[in-house]
Amino acid sequence: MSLSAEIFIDKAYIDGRWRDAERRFSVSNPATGETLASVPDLTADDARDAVAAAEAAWPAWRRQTAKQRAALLRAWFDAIMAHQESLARLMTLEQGKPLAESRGEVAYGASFVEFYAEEAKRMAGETLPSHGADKRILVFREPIGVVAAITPWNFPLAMITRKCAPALAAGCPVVIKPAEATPLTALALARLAEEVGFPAGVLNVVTASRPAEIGEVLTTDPRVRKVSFTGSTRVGKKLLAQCAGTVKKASMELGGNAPFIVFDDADLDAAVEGAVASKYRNSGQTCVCTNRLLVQSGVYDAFIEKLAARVAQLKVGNGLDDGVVQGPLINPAAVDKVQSHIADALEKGGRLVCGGEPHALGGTFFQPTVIADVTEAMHVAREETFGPLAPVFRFDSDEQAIAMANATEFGLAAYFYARDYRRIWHVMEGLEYGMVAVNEGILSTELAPFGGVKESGLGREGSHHGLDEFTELKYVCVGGL
Ligand SMILES: NC(=O)C1=CN([C@@H]2O[C@H](COP(=O)(O)OP(=O)(O)OC[C@H]3O[C@@H](n4cnc5c(N)ncnc54)[C@H](O)[C@@H]3O)[C@@H](O)[C@H]2O)C=CC1
Ligand SMILES: O=C(O)[C@H](O)CS(=O)(=O)O
Repeated sequence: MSLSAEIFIDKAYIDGRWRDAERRFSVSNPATGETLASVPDLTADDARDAVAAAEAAWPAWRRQTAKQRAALLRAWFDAIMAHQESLARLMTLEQGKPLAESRGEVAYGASFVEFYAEEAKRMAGETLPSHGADKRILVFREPIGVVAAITPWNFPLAMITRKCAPALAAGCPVVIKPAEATPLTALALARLAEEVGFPAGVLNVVTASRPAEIGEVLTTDPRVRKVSFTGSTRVGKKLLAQCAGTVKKASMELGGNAPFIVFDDADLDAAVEGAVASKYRNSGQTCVCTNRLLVQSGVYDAFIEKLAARVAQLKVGNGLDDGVVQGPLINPAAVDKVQSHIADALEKGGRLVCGGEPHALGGTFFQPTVIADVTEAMHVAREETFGPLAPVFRFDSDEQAIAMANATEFGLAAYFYARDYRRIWHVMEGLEYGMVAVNEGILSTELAPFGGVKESGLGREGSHHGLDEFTELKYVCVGGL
């Protein structure tokens, strides 16, 4: 079967069957506003059907050997990569990111499937020194059970595979609720999973325009034992509270407020490249995007000049067009947030260096923007912009930079550029973040534990740590020996 970006899958996927519904909702292309397709607008009852299907599929799925689960995951990886171009085009159509970024996301998302196909065979238990000659201690690692995955629109494929691959590898069935803005990529993934032979009920996709109704089921149904969420901290807190009633294990990948610190001994050209990569990836719509640039006084003007020259080269347009590196924002509300942050900063003394306005293309296209002389009195100091705005703060001492960087309730990703090794160790250890990049602007890989501290979330995704999120330990004490 070949997946074509022009042939959209327009049914949800529950218990190995494609499900339609009378009520449907439309999916549009953020670059043009055109309607791409419509998908079923499922209800709480449909969500309960998906949970029931997952629970029914679980015993057989967990009885499969690790090698059998690994083989299916590997086949899914191969299918995803075989359809990289179709999936990338589909993603650009429904989310807006440039085609090159979409291709990159397909490979990034597939890398989690490949990695956990391998990790499945390493889900080991252990024996421990016992507390008596007549006793033995056994520790088993077991699949936690039915997993609910609620995923965002900004990485329509990778955020699904980053959750489902370890869950499936561990022996757990999954119910996916993708973002209402980007369900088509999720359904294409389900089609490929069906194609390679995942058993009915092991992977389910519930499409809905009213997420709260579906979320209520997924966070309160006792048959669901794990909720894995990526999205806003606001929604994450709500879901976490809803999980409390049945004491569900929860992973939360939430919002960020990433500092990007440039010290006076940094390689400024490398720092500019890193800042552009970190700030403007997906038009600034990632949770690990730089949200604040902190630049030491001695290099402040030089850095601003270099950054502005580089930002001016960024081509804005439809992600399907050659050379475009900045697509549209996901919706008008995203544009409003960027504009409110710009207006507030300029009103409070910020200096517009470049951009600052909606793009001449109209719609939700926005000019990549740099504002200098930004201070902690401005909203951008505390709020995640989630758009192509680079606010540049100034600092003098290393201690001041660390304090400014940590002055937030978030703690997901932080970046800094420096060359003195004592400074690097001092700053790396002083930053209160789940992830720190030193002289790098992009840190995401399936090989490392991705996640935040404070109000940026709970748990880790990727690396062998990512498998732990979907397993429980069972301690067995064997006595009378
Ligand atoms: N940490 C991360 O990776 C991400 C963070 N964000 C943050 O979220 C903000 C808004 O982006 P959105 O995609 O709108 O995030 P969101 O948090 O509103 O939505 C994320 C997912 O949660 C679902 N959802 C929303 N309300 C829900 C509810 N009451 N019950 C169950 N599910 C619910 C949505 O349908 C979507 O699937 C961004 O401005 C950014 O701050 C967004 C995407 C990724
Ligand atoms: O949700 C996001 O923004 C992603 O987690 C960022 S990344 O992992 O693709 O870098």
